[in-house]
Amino acid sequence: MLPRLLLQLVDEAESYAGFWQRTLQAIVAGGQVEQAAVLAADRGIWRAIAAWPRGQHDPPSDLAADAMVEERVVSSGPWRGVAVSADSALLIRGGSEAWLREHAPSLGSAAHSVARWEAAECTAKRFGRLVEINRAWAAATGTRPLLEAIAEAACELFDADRASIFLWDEANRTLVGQPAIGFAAAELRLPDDKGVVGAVLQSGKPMRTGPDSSAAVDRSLDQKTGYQTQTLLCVPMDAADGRRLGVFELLNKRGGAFTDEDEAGLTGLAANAAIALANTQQFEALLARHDQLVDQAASGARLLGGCSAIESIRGTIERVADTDLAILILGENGTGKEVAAQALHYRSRRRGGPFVAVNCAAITETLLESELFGHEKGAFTDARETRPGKFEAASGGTLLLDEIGDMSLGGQAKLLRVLEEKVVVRVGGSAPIATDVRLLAATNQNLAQLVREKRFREDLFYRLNVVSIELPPLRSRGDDVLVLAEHFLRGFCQSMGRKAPKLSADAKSRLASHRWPGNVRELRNLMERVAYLHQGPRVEASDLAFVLAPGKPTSDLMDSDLPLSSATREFQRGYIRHTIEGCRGNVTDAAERLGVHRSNLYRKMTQLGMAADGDSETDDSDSPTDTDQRR
Ligand SMILES: Nc1ncnc2c1ncn2[C@@H]1O[C@H](COP(=O)(O)OP(=O)(O)OP(=O)(O)O)[C@@H](O)[C@H]1O
Repeated sequence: MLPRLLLQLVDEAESYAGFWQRTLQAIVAGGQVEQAAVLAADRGIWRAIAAWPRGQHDPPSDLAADAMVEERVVSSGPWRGVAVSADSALLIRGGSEAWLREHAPSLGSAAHSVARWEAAECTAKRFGRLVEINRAWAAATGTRPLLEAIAEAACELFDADRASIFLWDEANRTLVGQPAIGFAAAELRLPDDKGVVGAVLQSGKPMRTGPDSSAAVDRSLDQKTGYQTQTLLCVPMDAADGRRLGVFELLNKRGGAFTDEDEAGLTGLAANAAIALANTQQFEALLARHDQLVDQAASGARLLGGCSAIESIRGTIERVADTDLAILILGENGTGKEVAAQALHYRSRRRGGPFVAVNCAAITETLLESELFGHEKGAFTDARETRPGKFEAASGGTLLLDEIGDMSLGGQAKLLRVLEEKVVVRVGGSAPIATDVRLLAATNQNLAQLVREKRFREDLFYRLNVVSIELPPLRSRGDDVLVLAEHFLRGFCQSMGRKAPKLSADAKSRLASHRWPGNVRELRNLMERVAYLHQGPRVEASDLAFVLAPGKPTSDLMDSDLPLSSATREFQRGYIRHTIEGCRGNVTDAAERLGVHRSNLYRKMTQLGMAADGDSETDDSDSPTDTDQRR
């Protein structure tokens, strides 16, 4: 055969078998040989990888075997054969021994370079595919789709009919078979020491069975699945820390048996799959934990109360929560504006994202911009690091701008620009950063009045006030005071692991008649103190130590409808309590400050129902001194 023709055949070869096929055709066309074939041995079985012309006499495989052993040209009848590689022999029919001796070396080395090129290309292809597969696996967010992707990739890479991953449920000594490609059943459960999968799991060593060595295959599995296993390759699947996660199994290689390269390749793939699986399982666990925390936070963001105003607000929240409408939440301090904002967030599709609240009144004008929009490193003297602002922190979630009425006009202008352009630029930066935030604003001020006084921008007011929710003060919520009081008392007692005391009728009417200048926050704080300081099973009116606003012990009395005598009595009680609290519970100091003798102060307190002796408003178990010290 001409060297030029051989070079051309090597150059044009698309595969090892293809090279031999075209070369054998050229040899027969040359006229010196009637028939030619190349036989290769795969674990003792000889198969023709190329033959020409096809369908004539069967090439004798024992001659091929002889050629491998003899390492010279051997003959049998019209056939001659010679080894052309470590596992294949060229057989010719009707040609001379001399011809074969002359041409076999150049044919063998040409075939060798095609085989090397094919192996290198196959490795490169596999590597490229592995990179793609790893990328896809890294993006998987669920175990089931990941296992399906792994099985699919394995079938494709190793030309297998089916692939299964058996995860080890060590506690139950079971292997749980996850999806097999081409196999519809959801899950297979097997004892962890049975069949090939059990043996590989226990030994940690790969196993292969060919068509003639499949005795080890657990046929009961085939009976279960209705599948006929011909060839099988199974490798252990270990996590990066050495933990055995299970085994990886391929079934029925198309066109032959699984090879050494397949075994090495699947072992590598199993290691990658184990990492992807561990990551996905960790991701799923974190996701479940995250969902649990969101549910927990959502259950804490409930606007309690049954009065009609609160019912109607709850209805509005349900209707507008899942829109991205801007909502202005109005109401006095402590009426639950932040609770309403959280309720809107946790009922929206953004509930899995962050809820960020910014108190605009607590930030100076110079810092407001950097707080909301972030800053780049070096933007100002204290900007030692680049820091994202609250808009970025709330991305995908909800941003509550609390006390918006306190924002400076300069701050309002910057906020308006961000709302219109939907991008923020960090202080000292120039790149616009897209925002995906639902904006809520809250204030205890009359914003419309501020607009009239030109202290709040009208355009911003309309942008923020697409829908408004106004929380009523607690004093106008009727029985909700008691509903909330009992709710808070129960909650605090529960967290302390004690049974909540009951509110006496007097205590209830005392709560109902209070003016609640601090609204729900004041009620919550009062119930917290009761839960921590009160010992008995019943809370009496005298146990309710209302904290009067500092410096304004009469503020709630002024709005009350009490007769003068009751108001005077209430004032004295409040003033004495206020003074004692100001002296950290020290009655001697309080008496001195009030300009009375200590014993006279005790007497006065007894008269006002603040002492122990026989007064219905006091807790029978307490002496005045005890009560004072606990408060
Ligand atoms: N309807 C309600 N149901 C349950 N808890 C409430 C309710 N209203 C208020 N609270 C509780 O009262 C406290 C004050 O509520 P919140 O902070 O929402 O009020 P606010 O109006 O935003 O106050 P501020 O104006 O001072 O910012 C919180 O502890 C909150 O949990």
